[in-house]
Amino acid sequence: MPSVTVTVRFAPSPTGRIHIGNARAALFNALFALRLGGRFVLRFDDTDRERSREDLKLAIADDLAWLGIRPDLMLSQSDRTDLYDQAAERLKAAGRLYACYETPDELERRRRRQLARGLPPIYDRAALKLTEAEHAALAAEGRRPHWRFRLDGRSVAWTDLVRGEQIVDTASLSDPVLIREDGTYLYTLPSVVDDIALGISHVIRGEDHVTNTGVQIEIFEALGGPVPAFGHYNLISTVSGEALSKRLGSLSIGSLRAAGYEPMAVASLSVLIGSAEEIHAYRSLAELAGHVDLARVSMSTAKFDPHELDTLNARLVHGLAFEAVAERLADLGIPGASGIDPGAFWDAVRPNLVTVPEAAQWWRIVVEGPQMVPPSEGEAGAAPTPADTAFLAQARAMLPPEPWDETTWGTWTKALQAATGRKGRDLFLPLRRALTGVDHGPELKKLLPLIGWRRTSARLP
Ligand SMILES: Nc1ncnc2c1ncn2[C@@H]1O[C@H](COP(=O)(O)OP(=O)(O)OP(=O)(O)O)[C@@H](O)[C@H]1O
Repeated sequence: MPSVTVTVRFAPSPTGRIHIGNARAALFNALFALRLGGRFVLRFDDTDRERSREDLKLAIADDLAWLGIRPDLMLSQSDRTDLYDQAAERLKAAGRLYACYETPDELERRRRRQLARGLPPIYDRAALKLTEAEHAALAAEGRRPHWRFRLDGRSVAWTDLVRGEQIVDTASLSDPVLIREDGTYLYTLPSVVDDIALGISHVIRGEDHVTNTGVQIEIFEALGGPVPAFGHYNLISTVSGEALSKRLGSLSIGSLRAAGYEPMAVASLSVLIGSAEEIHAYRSLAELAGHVDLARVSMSTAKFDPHELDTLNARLVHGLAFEAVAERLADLGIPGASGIDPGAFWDAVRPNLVTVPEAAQWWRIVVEGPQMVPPSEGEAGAAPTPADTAFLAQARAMLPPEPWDETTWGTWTKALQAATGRKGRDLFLPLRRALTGVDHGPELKKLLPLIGWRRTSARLP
């Protein structure tokens, strides 16, 4: 038996930056191709000329690259109109595409009449009954037709990769408009024509397309193309259940990038939520691909919780070696001309970070001292009590001489404990507040050698 070459596609409209839901679509396809050695096509669905933008195509490709997705082929539907014209002519010749002249107002009036009579509000195919002479008269009036696909009106069935057996009864649907009055194509026909031309073997997309698939299968068959396999996964909503929209910019990949999240935390969460898989931040798409199974995707909406992203991101960041972040730290000005070992700094602060850019806050604390804006909520800020001030002055007097290392903090605080009788919180908290300005943070035994004698001494009264 000849083996089917796996070819999948992600087909966004370039009308906004992609969001976490679009990333789910792109990733399900890319991971499917990765697992089966297939090809991934990025196809811009830009038949709506008014709203599509060239710069957004570049931004989408860039966001995908950030997620680790590099398409094998990239194309735009606006460059392929000839193919759609040819397909439309074939459908017209076969009597499957017919001209209609109703205005939106007329259609709305008919729809209301049908509803009032308790009938389903589907297009009544009045245009199919127009005679040649009536067509000619309408054309003579200067009316331009839109074109509808004549559905078979049958049960279209497929075995969905996610949802199992699916049936769409096309008798319950209006014949879809494929071509607008101005001659431009709606999404439906170009999508099928391209899927055939590009040899798309599997169409993996959101469940918002299930009904559409019933219609498109009829078009695949009318054009004599092979019908691909389909998988419709559940959509992502915000945690409060709101739908996402590219045009509104909600949860965009661009904003998550700018906030400093790791691509693999974003990628892992966007495909693992709303499925039976355990949620875990994998370190590469190849690794993630082994843990994504369309058959285990759930049927209910997947809620995207930013706290969950923080948890996954923090886990990844805590495991990042200095070499993996050196360039990003350099972009944050670390180590600059400070003379501080950036590797030792990274080692000290990474267990306390949710994102890599948060390292900059600790850097400022190490180099410049307590900041006006503390790095996390609910911090001290209050001036030390007179007793604490006296204790801190004594601490300054007892600072061990340099060189300092990770044992210095222990030596210093033990000596202070013996001299003052302070222990635990009373001993450590005034020191931490004086040196960093906050109550929590990286281990002081690691921070102290980075801060160094001169800066430490200057922060004590
Ligand atoms: N919330 C979502 N969750 C998962 N997948 C989604 C979500 N929204 C869209 N998709 C998928 O993203 C792919 C690209 O779709 P499309 O470009 O139409 O995105 P969109 O966000 O719905 O667009 P727009 O907001 O511009 O109307 C489709 O496969 C679609 O099913």
